[in-house]
Amino acid sequence: MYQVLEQCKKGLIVSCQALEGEPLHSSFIMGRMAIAAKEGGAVGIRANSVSDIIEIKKQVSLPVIGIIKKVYGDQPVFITPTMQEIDALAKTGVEIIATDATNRIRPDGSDLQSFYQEVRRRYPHILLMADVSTVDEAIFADELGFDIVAPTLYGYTEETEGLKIDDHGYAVIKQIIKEVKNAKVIAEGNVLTPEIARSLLDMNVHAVVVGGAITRPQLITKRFVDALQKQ
Ligand SMILES: CC(=O)N[C@H](C=O)[C@@H](O)[C@H](O)[C@H](O)COP(=O)(O)O
Repeated sequence: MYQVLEQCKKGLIVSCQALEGEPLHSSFIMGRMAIAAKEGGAVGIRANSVSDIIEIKKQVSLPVIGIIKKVYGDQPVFITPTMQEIDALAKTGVEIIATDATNRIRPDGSDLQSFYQEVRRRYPHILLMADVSTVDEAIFADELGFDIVAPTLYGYTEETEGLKIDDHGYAVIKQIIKEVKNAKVIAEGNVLTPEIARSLLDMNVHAVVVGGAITRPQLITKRFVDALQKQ
């Protein structure tokens, strides 16, 4: 399985996601997005939901980081929150499963450590990616034994709301790279330009994940419109 990590080294992973309510919400379209990503040179795909993953795997032979976004009531943890989503992802044959690895309690009441241990026990052959929001969470995920750590949730928790990966001279990702000892650090979240992606790679991240800037045309359009309307 470590071959997959080698395959992704220094490359671009494209996140092909469109949730219910988004204009491109469709497994067919996500499959096409994955083909486009591959044509452009992507080394991997990140995808949400069993049906999107199955379609993407039919269309391209790239390694897939699978997630299932599921909101349980008023619980804040929504990226692959429980064992139910892990089991469903494992059946799709994804090479990597990503899960929320913040310090928040999960919807089933478990904490990250017990959840991680159970996932590892059930699926020792699948690489595990920790989606974190702080440096401390990155360190903890690394100590637990996650294969990959990424600041995916930086900017998306109460503590970090609105922050972006390139804020303060990339301070958070730089610190994560410095502190994480064993896991591969992947940059993810608000990588909006090729220049930001390049800067991150130069900081020695293992790979870069880009989503919205490639696969969410409504956001790309809005950035252009906002620029045109700026006084
Ligand atoms: C916070 C959250 O829900 N992040 C999700 C995680 O899978 C996706 O919606 C993002 O598109 C992905 O992380 C890539 O980031 P960006 O689209 O900013 O390049």
